[in-house]
Amino acid sequence: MLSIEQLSISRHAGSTDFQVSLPSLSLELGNIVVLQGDSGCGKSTLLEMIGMILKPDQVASYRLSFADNSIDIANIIKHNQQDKLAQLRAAYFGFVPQTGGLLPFLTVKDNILLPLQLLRKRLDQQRLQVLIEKLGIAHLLNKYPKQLSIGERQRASFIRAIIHKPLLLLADEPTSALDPYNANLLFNLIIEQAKIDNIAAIIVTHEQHLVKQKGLTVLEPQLINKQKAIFSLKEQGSHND
Ligand SMILES: Nc1ncnc2c1ncn2[C@@H]1O[C@H](COP(=O)(O)OP(=O)(O)OP(=O)(O)O)[C@@H](O)[C@H]1O
Repeated sequence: MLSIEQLSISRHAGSTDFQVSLPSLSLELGNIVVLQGDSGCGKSTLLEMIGMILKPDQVASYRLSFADNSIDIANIIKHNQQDKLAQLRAAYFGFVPQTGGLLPFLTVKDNILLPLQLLRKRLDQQRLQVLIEKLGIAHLLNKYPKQLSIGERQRASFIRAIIHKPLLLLADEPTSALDPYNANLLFNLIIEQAKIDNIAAIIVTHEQHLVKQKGLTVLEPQLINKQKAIFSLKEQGSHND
């Protein structure tokens, strides 16, 4: 389970500051929450803060609990233990960045296998095969990222993000470059795979229709004076559309 209390950061844009905060979030492994909101409201900032890519100004509590373990991430952040944070990210987190984030000098297959190599974990060949087939990228495995469309890179990037069965998947608009058919396919697969592998997932998405169709929990910001975004769970039934 992921549990966070009072996580916040201030971003400095010229002479003004923009604060992004998350008062409270609890997310069970296998469950999904989506981040929605207007452009510039702080979705990527929040995701990067949760992913320990951006250092928060404040964090009262941040824990990742699984089996008999409970990792006090807030404590590691507060003590600025970068090595430990890097180890945690590699072992327990999976990222799908907005543009795919594949390494240009590795083939698609080597990109996908990289997390396992870094962790010295064995590849589950059958699982890889299933994922590759589901996402239709078998013919791209020996190509380099620059030979792929952005949408193809996003699909490969998703497999790379979950190949090591992380506890938490963080995806920043993973379907933004896909046509409706493939967006639907990838979105469904993310939800399905999170359940199968017991991964908690936080997904930034503008796919309102799919979010509604799947009845997913939404985290959205309340904007205060265009200077502060406070993210909280949207109450069921408060859809405007
Ligand atoms: N590197 C940065 N340094 C300073 N301010 C930044 C930086 N990146 C983003 N910001 C500011 O932080 C705020 C939130 O940006 P963020 O990228 O998190 O929004 P977003 O909701 O993900 O937007 P989009 O949907 O357009 O991707 C914006 O006001 C932006 O100008």
